Amino acid sequence: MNVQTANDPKIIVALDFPSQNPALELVDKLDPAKCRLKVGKELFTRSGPQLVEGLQKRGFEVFLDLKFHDIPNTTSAAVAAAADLGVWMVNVHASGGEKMMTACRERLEPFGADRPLLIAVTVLTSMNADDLAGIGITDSPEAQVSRLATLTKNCGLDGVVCSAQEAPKLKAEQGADFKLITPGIRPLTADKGDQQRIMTPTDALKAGSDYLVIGRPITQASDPLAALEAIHSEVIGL
Ligand SMILES: O=C(O)c1cc(=O)[nH]c(=O)n1[C@@H]1O[C@H](COP(=O)(O)O)[C@@H](O)[C@H]1O
Repeated sequence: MNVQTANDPKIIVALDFPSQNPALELVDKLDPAKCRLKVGKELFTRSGPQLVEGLQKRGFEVFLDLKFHDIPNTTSAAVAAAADLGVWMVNVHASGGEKMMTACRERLEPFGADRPLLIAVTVLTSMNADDLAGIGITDSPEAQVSRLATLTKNCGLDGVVCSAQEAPKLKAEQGADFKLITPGIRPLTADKGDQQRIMTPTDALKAGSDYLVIGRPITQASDPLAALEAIHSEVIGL
C-alpha cells in the first residue's frame, strides 16, 4: 500500500481466476509475509474493488494489473481511483505516451508516500517482431522495450513490466532504482506452460528483477503454500 514497505516480498502471485470464490480459496492458503497478489482484468471485471478490499483485509498488498491505456485525463483519473483503493502497485501502457504517463505520475503526487508504485508495460511478452511490424513498428522488440523504458523513466514512473531476459540490459540503461517486474518465472521443476521466455526465480533476481510475477507454479500446485515457501526460501536474501 506504500512505496516504502518494510517487509518487501519479491513474489507477486498472479490471481488468474475467473471469479472471487476460487481466488479466495487459494489466497486463504497463502502467507502475506511471503507474497503480494496481482489482480488482473478478468478477476477485477467480475469481482471489482470489493475483492481488492477483501485481499487487503487479509493482510495482502495488491498489484492492480489493469494496464490502463487512454487519453491522459481518463488514464490519470483511473490511476487516482486505484490509489484511492489503496493498492500497492498499478500499471499503464507506456505506448500511451509521455503526456499520458506524466499526467498519471502528477495525479499521484498528492498521495505522497502512500501512493502506489506506478509501472508501465512496454512490449507484451506475447508480441514478436512481426506483431510489432503489424502496428507499424519496424524496430526489434528489444529496441522498442528500451525506447519505452527510457520514456517511462523520463516521465518519472517507478519502473516497467518486462521479461527477466531483458532485465540486465534495462538495469544497465535505466539504473538500479528503476524497478523491473518480471513474469515468465518458472522454478526448475515447474511446467513451462505457454510462457516462451522463462527464468528461474534465482536467475531472474540475479539478472536484475525486483519483483517476480508467478502464477501457475503456485496457484496450480497441489500445495500452494509449500510452493510459495519453496520459492520464498530460494530467493530470500538475494
Ligand atoms: O502484465 C503481466 O503481468 C504480464 C505481462 C507479460 O508480458 N506476460 C505475462 O505473462 N504477464 C502475466 O504474468 C502472469 C504469469 O502467470 P504464469 O505464467 O501462470 O506464471 C499472468 O498473469 C500473465 O498475464
